[in-house]
Amino acid sequence: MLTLESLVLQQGAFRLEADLTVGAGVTAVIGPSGGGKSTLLAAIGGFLDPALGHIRIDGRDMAGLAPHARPVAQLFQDGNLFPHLTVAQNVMLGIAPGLGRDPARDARVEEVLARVGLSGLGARKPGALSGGQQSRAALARVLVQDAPLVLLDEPFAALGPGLKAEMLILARDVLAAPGRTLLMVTHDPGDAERVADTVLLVADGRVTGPHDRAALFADPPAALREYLG
Ligand SMILES: Nc1ncnc2c1ncn2[C@@H]1O[C@H](COP(=O)(O)OP(=O)(O)OP(=O)(O)O)[C@@H](O)[C@H]1O
Repeated sequence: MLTLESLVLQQGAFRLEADLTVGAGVTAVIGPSGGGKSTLLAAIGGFLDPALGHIRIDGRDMAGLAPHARPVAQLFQDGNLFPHLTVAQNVMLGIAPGLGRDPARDARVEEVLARVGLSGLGARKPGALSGGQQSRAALARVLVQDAPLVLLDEPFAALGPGLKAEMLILARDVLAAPGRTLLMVTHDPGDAERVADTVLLVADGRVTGPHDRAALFADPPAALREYLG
């Protein structure tokens, strides 16, 4: 569960306010370009300190916690796999950066690779995988972290439309876990319609929601109508 409590974020002259709680499931974050989606994710991830208010994850205040100390896993557009490491080593970084191998960790890596459809490919380097397989490996690295909050920032935008849709559904299916919140920034309302339960709308200096996805698209408020054209 993510709570944004009387939150005010400031970047230069830009100001964004939020006061809401997002529960378990997939919540899409949509809104016009420059509306503040990246600013919001940066603050939740610990890369931008709030000007006012609090960010809580499962009730715990994140104030003063560096990004690596937060119970947050993140998946960005290009997946950020290390090309000189094998797929298994890339996934291992999600569990224990800097720690060596042990049988329990190896088994856990193999288990998440199987869940994303990469059984037996752990010894390959990312360069020897297709684009879709690289996305699966990046997804495995997020999955293995077992974080209560997952931030997905346009994670599969570089893939073609069919593969993107397939990967979004895979991400939803493998990451969904009791109590886990997935926040997914997208520029494509179709992504939100495909996988999200609820929607946060980031526009006009304010984050609103969570809105029920179906109800929101059936009767969009002015800010969303403008964005959807
Ligand atoms: N470091 C900064 N200093 C000043 N203003 C900034 C900074 N970073 C972002 N902004 C401004 O904050 C506003 C929100 O930007 P942000 O990148 O969060 O929007 P966005 O919704 O993610 O946009 P997009 O969909 O285009 O990626 C914009 O007006 C942007 O110019």
